[in-house]
Amino acid sequence: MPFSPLASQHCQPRKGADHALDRPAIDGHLATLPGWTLTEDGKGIVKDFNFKDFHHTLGFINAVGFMANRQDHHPDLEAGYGHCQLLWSTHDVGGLSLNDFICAARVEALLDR
Ligand SMILES: C[C@H](O)[C@H](O)[C@H]1CNC2=NC(N)=NC(=O)C2=N1
Repeated sequence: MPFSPLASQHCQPRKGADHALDRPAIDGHLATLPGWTLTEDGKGIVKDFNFKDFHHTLGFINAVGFMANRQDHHPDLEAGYGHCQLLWSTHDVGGLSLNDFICAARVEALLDR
């Protein structure tokens, strides 16, 4: 599946409420990211990923971590033996910024084949 053009963008320092995306922008970006949903409080986006065992789960987490450090934008992670939930939210903005969607798209690109 071709991935979102967001995946070729780079995170920028985004601080302050001016960088918070409004609902139409959020919905527009979500439409390009299969499986990603808005959190109940509307301040984050989440997706669950399943893997066949711990090694594959940890490999995914390491790949996401490498990308996140390169982008200087970091997810919340919850993981178990064969699954990992990622949550993107921009703390410096108090909600969703473009950085969250860039990183979600970059995660999809990691898994693309
Ligand atoms: C100084 C540094 O760029 C900031 O603290 C970055 C680091 N990673 C971050 N990650 C996330 N998810 N939100 C942020 O606001 C954020 N800020």
